[in-house]
Amino acid sequence: MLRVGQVMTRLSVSLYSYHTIGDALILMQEKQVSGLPLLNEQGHLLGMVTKEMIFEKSLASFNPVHKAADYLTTRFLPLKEEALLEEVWDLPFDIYPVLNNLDEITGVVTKYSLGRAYFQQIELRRQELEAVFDSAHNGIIAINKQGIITSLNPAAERPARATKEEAVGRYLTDVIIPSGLLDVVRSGIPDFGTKFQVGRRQYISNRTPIVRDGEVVGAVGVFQDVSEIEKVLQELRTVKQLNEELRTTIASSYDGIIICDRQSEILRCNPAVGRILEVSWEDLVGKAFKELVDNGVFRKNIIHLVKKQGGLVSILERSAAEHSLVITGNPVFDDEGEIVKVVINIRDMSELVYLREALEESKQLSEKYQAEIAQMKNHEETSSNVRACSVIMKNVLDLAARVSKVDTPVVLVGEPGAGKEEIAKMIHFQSKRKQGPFYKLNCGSLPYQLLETEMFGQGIALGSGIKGKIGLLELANHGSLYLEDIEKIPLNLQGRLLRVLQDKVLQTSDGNEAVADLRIVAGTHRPLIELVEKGLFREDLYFSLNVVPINVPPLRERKEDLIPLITYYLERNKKRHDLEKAIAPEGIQQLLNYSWPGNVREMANVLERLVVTAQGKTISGKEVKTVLYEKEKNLRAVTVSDVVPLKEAIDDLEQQLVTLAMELHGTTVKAAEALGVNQSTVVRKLQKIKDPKGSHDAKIVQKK
Ligand SMILES: Nc1ncnc2c1ncn2[C@@H]1O[C@H](COP(=O)(O)OP(=O)(O)OP(=O)(O)O)[C@@H](O)[C@H]1O
Repeated sequence: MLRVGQVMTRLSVSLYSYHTIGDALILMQEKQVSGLPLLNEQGHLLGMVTKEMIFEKSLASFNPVHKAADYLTTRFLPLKEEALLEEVWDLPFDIYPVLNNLDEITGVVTKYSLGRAYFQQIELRRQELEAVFDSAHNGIIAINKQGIITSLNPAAERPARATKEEAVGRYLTDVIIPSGLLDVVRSGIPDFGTKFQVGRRQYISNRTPIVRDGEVVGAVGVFQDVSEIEKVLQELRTVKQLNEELRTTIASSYDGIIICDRQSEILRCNPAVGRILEVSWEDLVGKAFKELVDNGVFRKNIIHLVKKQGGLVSILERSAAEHSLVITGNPVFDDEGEIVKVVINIRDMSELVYLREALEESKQLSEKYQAEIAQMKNHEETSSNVRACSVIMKNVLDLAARVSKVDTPVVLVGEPGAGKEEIAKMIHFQSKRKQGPFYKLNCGSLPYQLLETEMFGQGIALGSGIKGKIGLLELANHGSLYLEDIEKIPLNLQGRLLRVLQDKVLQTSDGNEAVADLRIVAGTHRPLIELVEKGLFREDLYFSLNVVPINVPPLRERKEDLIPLITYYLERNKKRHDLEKAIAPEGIQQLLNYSWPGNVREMANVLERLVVTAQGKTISGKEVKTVLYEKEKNLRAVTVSDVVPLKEAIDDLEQQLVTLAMELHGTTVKAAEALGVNQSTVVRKLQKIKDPKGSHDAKIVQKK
């Protein structure tokens, strides 16, 4: 800001009463001023003697010896050196004496000098402002009262999509879409922080009215391109969210995670660390990782290993808490390739190993069940092959034949392998249902839920259009279902089965209901009444099923059947293996003398082995004896070294035999064959080996 002192002509002379007008003119000429102050003897300013005044008065008469005081004008205004030009430049006099702070005359200044200096000052400021205006990063646009653009800086050209030359002089909305500046002109109310968008760029604007003499004469808008800021903000939000996600992930990780800085100080760790290492994980933050090693929590310092190897390191550890751990140290590098952090992952393998074993076990079990179920499904039979000529068996078959003509449930009671299933098939194929399917389900071979699904299916909500799993009751509809080992059906399912028998209604897999039109034939090793008495079998189901009980006698009680059965199985196996074989009379005798504890199943097995293994065309008595008593011989080979309770010894031996058979033959089907027992028996025994307390029932379907 210019002051008068910077513009004035500094003087060392003033006029006094003794100066003539001639002196005055000479002094003015010398000092190049158009007026001089006149002081009294005390040095007080009396007024100004100016060329103009001299000229005015000289028009009448002029004499250079006249006193300058005669030309004195006392209409003057002294200015202070400190006065600002903008305050004095348009005062009414042509020349002003100038005083310093001590009120001493220090010079004179003309109105012209003041005006010119002031103008130059204004011009300079204008140029400065224009430079600022043009170089401002923010866009600036000004309009007048009529909405015509009066100024626009280069930064505003981009959103205006017009150059300054194109935009200035045009109506605002012809150039730029947002019309907020017009509102400010109309209302006179400033508007701050409003966001607007031009194309893909985001702007934030401050709009202010230009007020002159209390009247709004225009408005100026300053707007900033915040697209980059918005982008950064968005990135910041994303980073914050990622950070939050990461924090949650680390916190909820089942593996322990420890993050250390380059000095091996623990920066962060998660609750799993506490669980696995059995330490207070919150207290670890801020501590040196080394402390964990020093305190015996870890045996090795993985951070040392990571730093030594300069890369990822995995080690196996056994923690102080006796957990088997896999510890992985993962370095984090900075731009210079220096390790700045180490992320340590701690996986508790003890649990994993346990879980993997459990999973493997249940996978195997599930596969086994699936295979058994598949076998069972394939067991839709087409005929029956009952061979019998004994009176006792003929009576049984007679009874079965009669029963087949009526549609009642039948219960077949008999030892394993005696032929119950064969008779069940016979009943089916002699009944009016023979065109329908015959299915069998072993009630003792599956866990509860699987058994329920296999038996009753898995219905789907009506109208869903999706088909559920078809149960055997539905599959066997219009045919027969043989429920083997019915005594093992769980009580809950007994209730469901009873409802089907009584109501004759089936829930079908498509969510509908169908009339249950099938015959249930049940097989059991023990008379059901015994179970009813013990409360293990529902009495009502017993009465519903046990309409016609048929006892299938063991083979040892019907010796007359031996010959036809031996003949049948000899012929069948000859054909099957394409071998010409006969049995020597001594061999036949051996077979007749044998007690057949495994009944017809055992016989079928023995005959097949004889046909396949006999040396010559005639199966000798010795060969028969070997096959029949091989097991017995093996048993005798068992060394008894101590006297133990018989039950214990039997259990132990049984366990060894089943395990050996499984090892040798691999599947329960083949093991059962080798042991000469029903497959479900093998499964039961295996289950007992695995779970000696007997929390499970036998769970495998019998394979014939
Ligand atoms: N009278 C028979 N004539 C021919 N083969 C028979 C006869 N009885 C049983 N079998 C055969 O003996 C084997 C065992 O028979 P089946 O499965 O019917 O016995 P089961 O009493 O049902 O045994 P489990 O109670 O152990 O299931 C089958 O291969 C069957 O074909």
